[in-house]
Amino acid sequence: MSTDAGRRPEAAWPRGYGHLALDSVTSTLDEAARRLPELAGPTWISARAQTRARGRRGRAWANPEGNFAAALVLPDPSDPARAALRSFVAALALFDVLATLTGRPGALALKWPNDVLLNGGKLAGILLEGLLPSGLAIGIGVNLAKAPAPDQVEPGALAPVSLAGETGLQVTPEDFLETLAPAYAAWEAQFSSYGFAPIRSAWLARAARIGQPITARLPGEDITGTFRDVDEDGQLVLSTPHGTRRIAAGDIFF
Ligand SMILES: O=C(O)CCCC[C@@H]1SC[C@@H]2NC(=O)N[C@@H]21
Repeated sequence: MSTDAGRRPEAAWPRGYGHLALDSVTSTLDEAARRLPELAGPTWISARAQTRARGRRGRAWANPEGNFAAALVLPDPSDPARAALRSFVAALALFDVLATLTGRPGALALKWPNDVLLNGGKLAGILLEGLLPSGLAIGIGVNLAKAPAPDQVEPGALAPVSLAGETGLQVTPEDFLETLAPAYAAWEAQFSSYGFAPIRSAWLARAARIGQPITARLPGEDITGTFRDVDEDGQLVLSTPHGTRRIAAGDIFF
């Protein structure tokens, strides 16, 4: 941390996790796929710059200097069918780190499926990719220093915000990872030991717009309803005038 404000108590690097710190790459997710055969266990791949970072649903992800960009590679995740639920695990770890840094958990919220909001704007995004022959990469981008211009996001999407812009905190990507890695490992231990149930409850306790009307945009269909729940498979549960809808993938608009 380059200021005392927002300093997090030192947390040790988690046992069993590796770290590759790279300079400029196309995408840390590309590096995850390329380097999988040489990785012996869970490994964070961080990069100072990404020239072709990607976001969800084929969108580009702006990665200005000073922002956090990393992919956590899990070479052999347990229960591959439920591996994607780790997007909720990663979101909780991000929430914890940002709550401690800012001292303002009430200003943070989690947006289904896996965005982190600060003061109602998008601060961080998560993109999961499966790796062949077997593995999972959890790509995480956090606007620590700069937010992309609002015209770089799709119409109707939440405005991007940065940690520095909203709070004045100057946190380097290196220091951010030092706190994120143990936070992730702690939630991962919960997930491995007890399954999705504790993750789901913790996520719901931090969810944006629960009990309120939201719109889910699916290919060819917009569904508006009241945000009721996230089910045991991580699906969004909406109650609509036509009954309950469970949504596995889509974009949410408030
Ligand atoms: O669309 C989203 O909200 C997900 C954004 C994910 C961005 C991160 S930055 C690190 C990793 N590498 C990428 O190319 N994308 C993810």
